Amino acid sequence: MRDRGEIVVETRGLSVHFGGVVAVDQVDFSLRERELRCLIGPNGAGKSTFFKCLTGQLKPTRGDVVIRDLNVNRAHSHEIAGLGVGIKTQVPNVFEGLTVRENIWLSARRWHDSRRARALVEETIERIRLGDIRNEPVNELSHGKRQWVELGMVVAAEPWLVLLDEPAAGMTHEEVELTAELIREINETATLIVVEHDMQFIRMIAEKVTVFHRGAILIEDTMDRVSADPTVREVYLGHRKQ
Ligand SMILES: Nc1ncnc2c1ncn2[C@@H]1O[C@H](COP(=O)(O)OP(=O)(O)OP(=O)(O)O)[C@@H](O)[C@H]1O
Repeated sequence: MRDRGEIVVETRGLSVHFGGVVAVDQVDFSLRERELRCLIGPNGAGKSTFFKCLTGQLKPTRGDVVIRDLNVNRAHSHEIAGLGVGIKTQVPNVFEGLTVRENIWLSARRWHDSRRARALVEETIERIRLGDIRNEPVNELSHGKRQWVELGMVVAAEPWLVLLDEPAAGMTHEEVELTAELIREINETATLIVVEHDMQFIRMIAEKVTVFHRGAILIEDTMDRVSADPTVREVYLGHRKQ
């Protein structure tokens, strides 16, 4: 693993309750600059709820979310994006009737003047390998390609921190491989948090993995150590039997 910088994302005693359900239970989490961290765990473990607190989609019941020394507990998603954070949620965020290029342009132009945005669109199309489909309307694309357009929209804003919720969901094996490659490339310039179910995909990208179970962090370690851990195996296998 490469040398790590300062802590850029931190949660302290973070809890989210939905009525009687404790979805996130007093989580202390920290992420250093230039890390690529995967959040995994069985269904209902609390990953998405935790992720939504980082992106401003949900407000914590208790505790704090700190991004680069700024408490963002009460911040909305657009305010968090304004800090230079690129967010891809599970809900699609593309403009269906517009082309790939137009979608990426809108994202780039949101944060940059038109000259810089034009350059960023070209860079992004090349970086995310969207050249062949640049003029196609997004609503005519396969599911996998649409996910890449969304990744392009995130990258076009030049974020220093990228938060991705299930970027490989519903993709073919080949698409998953390319997505892993893209994510590793994005990590050359940005810090990442990736929530994902697909273990094969996680193996392709993961350095350090945080495993959630029942709203809390069960273990945090390299993918090799995590997959060999008997408790983690039990949690996953036990879950699959249900
Ligand atoms: N809006 C909500 N209202 C009530 N309960 C919720 C809500 N969102 C999540 N939960 C509950 O909180 C717990 C954690 O859910 P969460 O979606 O965060 O888990 P997850 O690890 O992301 O699961 P998955 O992998 O299935 O997406 C679950 O028990 C879930 O049913």
